[in-house]
Amino acid sequence: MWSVWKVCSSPVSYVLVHSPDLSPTALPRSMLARDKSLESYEACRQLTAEYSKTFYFASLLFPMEKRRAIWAIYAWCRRTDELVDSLDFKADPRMLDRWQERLDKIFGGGGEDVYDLALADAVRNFPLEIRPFLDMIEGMRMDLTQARYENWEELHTYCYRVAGTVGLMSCAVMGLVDDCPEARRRAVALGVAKQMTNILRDVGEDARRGRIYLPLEDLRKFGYSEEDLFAYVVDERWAALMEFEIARAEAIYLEAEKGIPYLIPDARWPVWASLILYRRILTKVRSNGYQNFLQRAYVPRAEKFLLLPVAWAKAQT
Ligand SMILES: CC(C)=CCC/C(C)=C/CC/C(C)=C/CC/C(C)=C/[C@@H]1[C@@H](COP(=O)(O)OP(=O)(O)O)[C@]1(C)CC/C=C(\C)CC/C=C(\C)CCC=C(C)C
Ligand SMILES: Nc1ncnc2c1ncn2[C@@H]1O[C@H](COP(=O)(O)OP(=O)(O)OP(=O)(O)O)[C@@H](O)[C@H]1O
Ligand SMILES: [Mn+2]
Repeated sequence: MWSVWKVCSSPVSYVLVHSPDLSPTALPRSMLARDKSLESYEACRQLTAEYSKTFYFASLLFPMEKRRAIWAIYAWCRRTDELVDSLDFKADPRMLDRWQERLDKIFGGGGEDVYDLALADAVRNFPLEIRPFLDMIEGMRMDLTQARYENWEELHTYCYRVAGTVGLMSCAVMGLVDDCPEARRRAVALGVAKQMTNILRDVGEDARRGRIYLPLEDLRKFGYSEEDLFAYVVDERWAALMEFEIARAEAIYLEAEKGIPYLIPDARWPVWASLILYRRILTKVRSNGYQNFLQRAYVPRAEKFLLLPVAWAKAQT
């Protein structure tokens, strides 16, 4: 019966075949005790599941070895992000120097806790390069010194560092049929498009932390001031500004889509799924009437499930 489902590789059969992984503990305790690295991956799985519904959901569509490596990368990225979020503005940047030294240790095969060890194992199993990890730390450093971005070029640098880098890390795990500059550029584009989506979703949250991640020159273009933003003014100027940024993000998603055929086939469905689900947040910002200061745009769970077959169909073409 199971093999029949396996032969028929549709989204429904996939979810059924892999359904044990949707249980609260994906790996049996006996296995965890036997293999230290499995225990480490299990910790990363739990962290991913706790922090991101979208990425956890998409990660379940990968074969097991890639899935685990993605959890390890997610855990490292999430902890890097949390480290900076927990620091005050202009906090001691030496925290990040220390985090960077720890990264060197991971790439040397060691680590200080289970999450580090999982990533060290992933580094052994996949051709991960240290550069994107270092660039992400640089992106987090920007958050300690900068709370405004003058233009798109500046913001793009930030988006590459904190999110485009994830695209490069992911490619090393997922595998490219042709590892060419275009494929890498498009992988970076997907990270940048998601970061722009994240910025548009979280404008209010960022404002409460005194931050504006929208290019100031764009605010000026629409006659919308920083004071308007901190007063949560939603009017036709704000709507026009939001539409402008949404269009920019959507154009980058289109560039990224063209990179998916460069991925090894078993990675295409999860990447399409994560692209479609995350891009959908933009539609929600719009349908919320651009009320993104106090209202969080999100894709309900049922809708996420309904979009899975759409992603699967895209991945077959
Ligand atoms: C497909 C898949 C499952 C990908 C990998 C998941 C992964 C390792 C994600 C790490 C994300 C992370 C914690 C990054 C730290 C910085 C940060 C927070 C970036 C933002 C992510 C969104 O997180 P969230 O909405 O939870 O944010 P909050 O903290 O809750 O506000 C980002 C928007 C960046 C995400 C970027 C990616 C997942 C890169 C996508 C690119 C690819 C998978 C490459 C595909 C390849 C080709 C050739 C197209
Ligand atoms: N364990 C946690 N501790 C602190 N914050 C969390 C935790 N889990 C989730 N969050 C945060 O709670 C908020 C609610 O998240 P939301 O409902 O949008 O889902 P999500 O898991 O963040 O999905 P997505 O992957 O699409 O970002 C987010 O800001 C998320 O980062
Ligand atoms: Mn989140």
